[in-house]
Amino acid sequence: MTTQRVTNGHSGFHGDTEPDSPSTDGSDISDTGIKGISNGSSITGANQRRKMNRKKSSPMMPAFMVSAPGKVIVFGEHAAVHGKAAMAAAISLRSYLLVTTLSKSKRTVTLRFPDIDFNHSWNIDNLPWTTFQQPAKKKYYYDLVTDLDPELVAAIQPYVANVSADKPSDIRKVHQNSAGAFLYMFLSLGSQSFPGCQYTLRSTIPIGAGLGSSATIAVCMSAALLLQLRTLSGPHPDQPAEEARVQIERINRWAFVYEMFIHGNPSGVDNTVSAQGRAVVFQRPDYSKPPSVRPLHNFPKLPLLLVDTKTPKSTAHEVAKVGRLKDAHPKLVGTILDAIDKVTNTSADLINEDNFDTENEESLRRLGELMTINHGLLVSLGVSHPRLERVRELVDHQGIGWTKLTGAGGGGCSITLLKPGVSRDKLDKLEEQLDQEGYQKFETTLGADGVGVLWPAVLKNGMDEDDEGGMEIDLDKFLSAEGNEGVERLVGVHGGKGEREGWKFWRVET
Ligand SMILES: Nc1ncnc2c1ncn2[C@@H]1O[C@H](COP(=O)(O)OP(=O)(O)O)[C@@H](O)[C@H]1O
Ligand SMILES: C[C@@](O)(CCOP(=O)(O)O)CC(=O)O
Repeated sequence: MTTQRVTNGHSGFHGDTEPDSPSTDGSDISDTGIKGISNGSSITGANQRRKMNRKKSSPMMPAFMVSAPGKVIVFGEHAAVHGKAAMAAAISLRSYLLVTTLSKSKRTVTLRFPDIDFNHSWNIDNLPWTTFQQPAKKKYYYDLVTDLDPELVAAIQPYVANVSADKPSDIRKVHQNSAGAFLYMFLSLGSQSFPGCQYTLRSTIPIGAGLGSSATIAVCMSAALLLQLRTLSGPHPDQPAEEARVQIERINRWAFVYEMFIHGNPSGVDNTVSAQGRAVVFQRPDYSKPPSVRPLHNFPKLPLLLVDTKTPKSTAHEVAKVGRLKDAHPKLVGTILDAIDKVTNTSADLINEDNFDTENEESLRRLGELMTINHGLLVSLGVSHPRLERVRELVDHQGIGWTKLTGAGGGGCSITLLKPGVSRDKLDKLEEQLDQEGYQKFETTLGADGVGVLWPAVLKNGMDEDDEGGMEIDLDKFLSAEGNEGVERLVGVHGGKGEREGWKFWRVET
């Protein structure tokens, strides 16, 4: 494909236009305020020439936010890494990223992740732009990148090596991974004329619990950078579904790059469902091509109990473990992965049946049995954990429902599909027992919105300040919001009281 480069003239940093694609110039973004401002005043003669020769002014972007949901994998984790189908649904827990553009004289880019006590700045002009801009290396916002380039990874090492040097090695590693993932994406998409800015992230998703926390950051970062480069159109309420899908796919492509840095070998299911929202059947049989993503319209409101073992795990570690088992027993493990694929597809068919009904015992029983089978297959891959097995034991013993691990396993979370008509008394007992044993229960709904944008970072909350244009979310307010509740009250997509005015989403359903 030929590429044509354009400078947008607004802020001095460029977008790269893909000529044969629809709506790539950002012109549709006007109703989010992202489009550049023209002053419309009339000027004549020499005055006009002088004005024309002068570099266009660079209005500073307002602070804006992006947000992306966590997910549960209902069926097919691990198998997804090996090209099999997985079913996943977005949850109401989310990450929120505040993007603040600095004044022109400030040439730094800062990552501020208070949840993991990480804060680091780089001088934009010192970064290895020339390596990333070489014609053979240069990537564009619409490119599909399926491997990290070792030369580019090596080029950012010096900028990662000094990150959190004073921190213990396990924490330093997490910080350096975040730094590396960000720099790789920033240098691939941006250019040296990028404005100084700060990316501040807060999340309501437990970290490393199998709910896709890293993917939400990947999606937020990708959406933020692509918006700053004016390469996305929308989101706006009247946007055609197909156009929205294209924007989501672009965000998702770069989110995958970020995930590759954090995980090593991700399937892409987490970032895909986080970007798109709702529920999907995902499959990536060929890594050199985009995955197949089948939205599950009308995903049922399943009565699910989500339990966090509070045992941290590493996705990279669990994925590598399954990879080694497959290398050692290719046929056997291949058969297990095929069986998981069958379970996922059977479940998708079941859910799509006209008479599937979440109030109906038979419907839930069939789905629940598929969950039990999937869990058993994951156990045989070696990715369960005694704390996960304990949840299963307690639920099975009380006859409350069907349980499987969700996400990478090795700790993290389980999901239990509750049997219809289970008494409140039984449920209370189970919850009390889990509580005593140090588990945490999560209330969340499945099928949440995907990536969302609040542009500018101003909310209307039905309070007095709405009369003066709403409440601006500044950095101090964002940083000092207390806990998950504070963050959700301040910026929450739903704010506990239905949809907030201001947040917009790319929606793929018609
Ligand atoms: N709130 C957060 N702030 C910053 N980084 C985060 C946050 N949540 C997750 N991460 C990143 O994601 C990694 C955890 O990802 P992973 O092991 O895949 O767990 P999960 O199952 O939650 O996705 C962390 O090590 C960190 O790099
Ligand atoms: C195990 C896996 O299938 C899902 C990982 O989920 P999580 O990182 O535990 O949220 C890995 C992947 O698909 O990339």
